[in-house]
Amino acid sequence: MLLNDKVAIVTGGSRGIGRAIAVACAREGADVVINYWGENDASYGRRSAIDEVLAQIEWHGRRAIAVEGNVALPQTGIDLVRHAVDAFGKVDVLASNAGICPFHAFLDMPPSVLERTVGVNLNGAFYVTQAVARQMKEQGTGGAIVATSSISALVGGGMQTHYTPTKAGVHSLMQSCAIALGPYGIRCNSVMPGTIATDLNAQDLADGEKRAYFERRIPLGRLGAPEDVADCVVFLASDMARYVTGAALLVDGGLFVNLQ
Ligand SMILES: NC(=O)C1=CN([C@@H]2O[C@H](COP(=O)(O)OP(=O)(O)OC[C@H]3O[C@@H](n4cnc5c(N)ncnc54)[C@H](OP(=O)(O)O)[C@@H]3O)[C@@H](O)[C@H]2O)C=CC1
Ligand SMILES: C[C@H](O)[C@@H]1OC(=O)[C@H](O)[C@@H]1O
Repeated sequence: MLLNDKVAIVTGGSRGIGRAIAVACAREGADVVINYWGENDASYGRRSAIDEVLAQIEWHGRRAIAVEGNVALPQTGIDLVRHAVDAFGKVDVLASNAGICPFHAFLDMPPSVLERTVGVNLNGAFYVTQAVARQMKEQGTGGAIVATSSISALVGGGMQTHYTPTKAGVHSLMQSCAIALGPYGIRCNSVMPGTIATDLNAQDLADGEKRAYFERRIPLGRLGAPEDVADCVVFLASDMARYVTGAALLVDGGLFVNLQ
């Protein structure tokens, strides 16, 4: 197993890519702290969704706790670390994954949409990474941080002018943290998913033509599944990637390179 007896924190672990990361970490032997943000609690039975993730982790024979909190707030990272240490004694792995993408046109973008997106995606990644890195430094046994950036760090989107810069920022954050934290044996990398079918883009991809267009553009012929990304996060978090830091791994079925 690739993460035997490690302790992993996964932000945005209730759904989509984060949920798959949490379960894959458990499958590979880690105890897991999942973070989520209960903003829309009533609308789709979040608590039962979280109970399901916890049950899946426990099915793999590992321990799990769920911690609610908005990653955009500096205190959330600190709380996550405290809960992880109280429950499992340490933190070895961070998957900084929580993110939002409220599609919106550029010219009439309200400042509140920009600020919320930057707050969750970029500031949130910074605060959680900082809190976890402080704990890892204190432990003195190194660690691995893997952030969910995006193919959108490299290419644009007309309805994502507030979002794509946050994903470029997350990639850049991991590069700089690789330098800042390398001396403590803490590796920092990012994954860059392409188009992965989750709640984040369900509405966008409900347009059959758009979905078919993406499927045609992807050389491997299908949209990504959360598990496609999760297995790459596990790899980067594991000792298999012990000499990899400051790197970004595209997980996009070949979408990025498919110019014509
Ligand atoms: N889907 C895709 O095609 C791609 C996604 N990504 C990135 O992957 C990451 C995960 O996206 P995906 O799984 O698709 O999205 P989902 O919408 O399926 O899941 C988002 C997760 O983030 C959590 N979250 C949202 N806001 C906050 C917050 N303020 N604080 C803490 N947690 C929060 C949600 O919690 P809750 O359930 O409580 O709302 C949920 O667990 C994002 O960073 C996204 O940018 C990158 C490239 C492609
Ligand atoms: C939400 C989008 O479909 C998705 O988010 C990303 O980061 C990808 O680049 C896709 O645009």
